[in-house]
Amino acid sequence: MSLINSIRQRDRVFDFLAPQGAGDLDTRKGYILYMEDVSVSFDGFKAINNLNLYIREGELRCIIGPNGAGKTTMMDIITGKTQPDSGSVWFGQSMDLLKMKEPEIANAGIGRKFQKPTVFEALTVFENLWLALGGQRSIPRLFNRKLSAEQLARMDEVINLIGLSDLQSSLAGTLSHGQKQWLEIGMLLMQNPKMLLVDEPVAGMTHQEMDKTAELLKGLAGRHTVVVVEHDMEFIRSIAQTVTVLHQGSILKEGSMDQVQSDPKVREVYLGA
Ligand SMILES: Nc1ncnc2c1ncn2[C@@H]1O[C@H](COP(=O)(O)OP(=O)(O)OP(=O)(O)O)[C@@H](O)[C@H]1O
Repeated sequence: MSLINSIRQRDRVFDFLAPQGAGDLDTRKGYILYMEDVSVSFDGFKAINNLNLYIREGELRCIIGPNGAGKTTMMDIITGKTQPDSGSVWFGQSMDLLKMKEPEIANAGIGRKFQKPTVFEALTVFENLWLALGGQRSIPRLFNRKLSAEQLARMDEVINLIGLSDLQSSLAGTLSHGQKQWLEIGMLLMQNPKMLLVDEPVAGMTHQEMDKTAELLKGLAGRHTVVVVEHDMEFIRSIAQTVTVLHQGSILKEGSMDQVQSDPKVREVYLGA
């Protein structure tokens, strides 16, 4: 029996373990994401093939794998962009992500950072974060509203976290590539997501920016669950707790960086040794 099913059945037997109401995230068993027996084909090609992936709440998980291994497709399934042909995907024990649409999944607390930064270049760092608070569709109306003390405190916390407090009045268009990436992570954090999916965060960054990004992501883990897809092995080594290697749509190996790097199959298909 699958992990999510055995947990859910046990919850039905012992009603003191009953899942919370549908809107709440139930991570009492320690897991925030369950993907079980998930498959999806595109024109007969199995991009994801019986994938089983479990992510613990608060962990920093790195996903690596060769081009075409299914990493992006896996994130598309979690965020509701792609519907799998079979399998199940649960956020906590009570939210069936396959029954939810993309915006509902985002609202439930899954934030996704795409590879390219998409900050608003003509707005300041502060305004970008303000915009990310949401609620108002039109920019003039948004900026006419006063921020509550709580919102201001949150802005302050996030600006410090992403290391841009000295640049909060600068236009986002003047930031370096790395700073734009941090700002976008900050914009996601304004929504206080429970889980962050981060796609190739250090592509195009300088070494110094990579080090700062490593510190930022390590600092987010614990309070948030962070899933990072990345090709840069030096960067992965600097942040990795558990590494999952995807290959041909399923897990080839999962473990510590040392376990993964010394695995002959991983070396053959990914590390080129
Ligand atoms: N919408 C789609 N239609 C057809 N084929 C697709 C679609 N999305 C993905 N694929 C195919 O599925 C396979 C997995 O792609 P995916 O982008 O998930 O891999 P990846 O591990 O993210 O690769 P990369 O490291 O290059 O980003 C690839 O062969 C890709 O061409």
